[in-house]
Amino acid sequence: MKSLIAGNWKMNGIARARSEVESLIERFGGSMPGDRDILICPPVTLLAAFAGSYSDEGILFGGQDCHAKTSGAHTGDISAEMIADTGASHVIVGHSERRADHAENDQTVKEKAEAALRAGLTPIICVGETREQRETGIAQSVVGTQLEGSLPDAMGVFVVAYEPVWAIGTGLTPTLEDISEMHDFIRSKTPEGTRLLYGGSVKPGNAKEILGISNVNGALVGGASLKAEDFFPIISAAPGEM
Ligand SMILES: O=C(CO)COP(=O)(O)O
Repeated sequence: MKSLIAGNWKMNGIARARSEVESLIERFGGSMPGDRDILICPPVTLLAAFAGSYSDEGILFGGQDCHAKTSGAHTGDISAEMIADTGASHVIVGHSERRADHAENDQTVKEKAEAALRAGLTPIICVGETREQRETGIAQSVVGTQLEGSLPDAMGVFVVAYEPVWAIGTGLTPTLEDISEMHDFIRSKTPEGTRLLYGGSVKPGNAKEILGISNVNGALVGGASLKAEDFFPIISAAPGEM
């Protein structure tokens, strides 16, 4: 299995962020290493331009969210088909920021994941517990419920990202043992061959040890994916073919 290192730019990046993508490609000597998958999920305003410009260099592009329906009266929303139409290959669904800001629940996330698969995209389905849930010892049962409710019915290949809500943008990370335990648990609940990403305060300084955990097949990186100087060492820390 190839590792997948994905950058979620969230609501960051305007046209000049293009130079960060170019700088990343330059750091890899003009094209990305073929033994791992590198994905950038920029804001949708940049998605078509990026997917059209840099696919030859071996970077994959994806959306950060999609609507569950194909088309219709949904002002401001973007369908999975529209994302696929840009040349993107992936779409993140169920990020905790969307679960919180837009009251998305497991059912919504499942519908979005299924819409992504129908459009030919690989959904990256996010799950993760809050700090309180971890402290009260229910992290695994929370994630188990999210998986049960959010994973698509057998329709195709998807990716799961374990992102503890309390680790996102805080500089805090679970212990390596906790990550390992959760990933083993998620592995037991997902089809064979599903890639499992860890996300939450992945940085150049901790990437190697996190990416070295068995059943961690890559990372979903927020803040540290915005600058090529940070994203490059994270990608470099990923093992090649596993
Ligand atoms: O939410 C994340 C990626 O989707 C993680 O964000 P940070 O890497 O900034 O903690």
